[in-house]
Amino acid sequence: MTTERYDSGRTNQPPTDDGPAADSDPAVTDGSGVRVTSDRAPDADLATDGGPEAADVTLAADRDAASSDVLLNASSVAFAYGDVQVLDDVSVTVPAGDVTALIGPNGAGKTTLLRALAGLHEATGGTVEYLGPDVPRPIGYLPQRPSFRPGFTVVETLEFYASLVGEDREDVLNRLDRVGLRAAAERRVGALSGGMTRLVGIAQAIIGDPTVVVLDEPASGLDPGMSTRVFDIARDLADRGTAVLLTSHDLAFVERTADQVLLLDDGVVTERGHPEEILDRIGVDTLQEAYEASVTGDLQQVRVRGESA
Ligand SMILES: Nc1ncnc2c1ncn2[C@@H]1O[C@H](COP(=O)(O)OP(=O)(O)OP(=O)(O)O)[C@@H](O)[C@H]1O
Repeated sequence: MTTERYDSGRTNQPPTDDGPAADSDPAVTDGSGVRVTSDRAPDADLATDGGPEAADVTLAADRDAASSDVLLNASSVAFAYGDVQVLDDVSVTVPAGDVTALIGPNGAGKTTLLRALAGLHEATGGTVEYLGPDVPRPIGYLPQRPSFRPGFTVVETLEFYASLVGEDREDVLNRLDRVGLRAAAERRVGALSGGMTRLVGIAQAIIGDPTVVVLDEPASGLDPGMSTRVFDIARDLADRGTAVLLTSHDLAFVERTADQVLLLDDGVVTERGHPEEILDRIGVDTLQEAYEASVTGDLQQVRVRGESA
């Protein structure tokens, strides 16, 4: 395999203070270095901070043709916040055409793993590879807590992101239709409800038709109808060939939507497979029961790794 390195952090300039990009969008403000073996800097296309710690990215060529429909490959990934180890030896493949769902208790490491897979922070061990095509936006990402600068309207906010990948207002309005938020197009993002803000975040994540869409708790805080819609969007994206990777605590939706489920427990993958495989293996009828049978420790106490700050 030949590799080439380039500094991805400056491939797109960050939004200015006057711009409508999310204040807390990790793709904008994350200051960590990112080192991903990749065709492109994941999501750097939309908004990296371009700052002094911007990512080094390894450009991989001559990839193994046999793994061509695996778009993300994480191998033995470890991650520590300082000396607190959060992920241990996690290997995941994220194929095109599948919904891959990460489930697990609060604090198990799901967001940490998603961010490593999306190239938003560098794993402290192992490797993460993007194996997909060289497209304007390889990875779209919905953070767990999306937020946008409050003074701009929904459509202005999304037009900013769209402009980075050659899309226009019409494309933005179509995305808003897709997530069921067209009626709020002219509303200022600071005046949106929590669920509406998440839907703007989902619209943002799918701008430019990324080959991989990473959604951190996309249905959190949504009403039942909108949760159904969001999981249907995930399914539809996958059916059109996108690799969708999401986390959710809504196990009924995960069970009926996902092609591959990984149960992350205390930083380690303890179950994986199609939901039906997992149910058969454990001998239960629902993913909820599988979860309850598999998760170690007290289900009603959050396990906290490391010292409390
Ligand atoms: N920036 C940080 N600095 C230090 N520790 C962190 C940081 N972010 C997360 N952690 C810790 O890492 C662990 C995993 O957190 P993470 O957010 O990945 O869990 P999660 O599985 O996504 O949880 P939830 O389901 O509650 O969203 C937790 O113990 C958390 O306190």
